[in-house]
Amino acid sequence: MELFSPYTSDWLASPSPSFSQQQKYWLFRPGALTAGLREIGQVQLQVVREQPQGLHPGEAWMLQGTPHSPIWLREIIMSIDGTKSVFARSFTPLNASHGLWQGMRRLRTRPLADMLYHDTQITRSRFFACRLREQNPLYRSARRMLGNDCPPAHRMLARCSVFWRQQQPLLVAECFLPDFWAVAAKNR
Ligand SMILES: C=C(O[C@@H]1C=C(C(=O)O)C=C[C@H]1O)C(=O)O
Repeated sequence: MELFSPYTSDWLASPSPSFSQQQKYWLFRPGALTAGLREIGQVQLQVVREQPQGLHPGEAWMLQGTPHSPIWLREIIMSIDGTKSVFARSFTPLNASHGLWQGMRRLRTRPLADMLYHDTQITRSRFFACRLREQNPLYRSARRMLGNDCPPAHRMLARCSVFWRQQQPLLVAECFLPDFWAVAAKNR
C-alpha cells in the first residue's frame, strides 16, 4: 500500500477488497479505456472544461510537481448508448501543453487515447484506484459538471495513471459513474 499525502491517501496501487471482480477489471484494465468502452456500446465524448489552472496540492504528487504551479486541464464526460458512464480529468504542466504535450489542446472531441498509445516514447505508470471522497478534486469536478445529478462520492470509483514523455508527465484520472456498471454488465 502506498500513501502519498493526507489529501491523496485514498489512492491505492492495488485493488481494495471491497471492489467486485468487474470493478477490479475496469479499474486496472490496461490499454485505451475508450477502446474498451466502444466494445460495450456507442461512445460519445463531450468536452466539459479546457483551461489553465493551478496544480491542486492534493494532485501534486501525480505530476511530481509543485502545488499551485500552472497546469493545462481538460475534463470530459463519456456516454455509452446515451448513459453518462465515465468522467475524466487530465492535466499536464502548462509549459508542456505548449511543447511535448501540445496535442492535448487540439483534440476537441477526439479522445486523448488517440495520442497516447502509438508512440513508443510514451510510457505509462502503474494504476492507482480509489472510492472517491467529497474532498477529492475529481469529485469536485464531477459535482460541478453534473450538479444535482451527481451521485454521492462513495458510489464513484476512480483510477489514475501518468503518461510520461521525455520526463514530461500527463495525468489521466477516470471516474466510473454508478450507472456504468449496469451498462457494462449488460453488454459484455
Ligand atoms: C486516455 C484515454 O482517453 C480517454 C479520453 C480522455 C479525453 O479525451 O480527455 C481522457 C481519458 C480517457 O478515458 C483512453 O481511452 O485510455
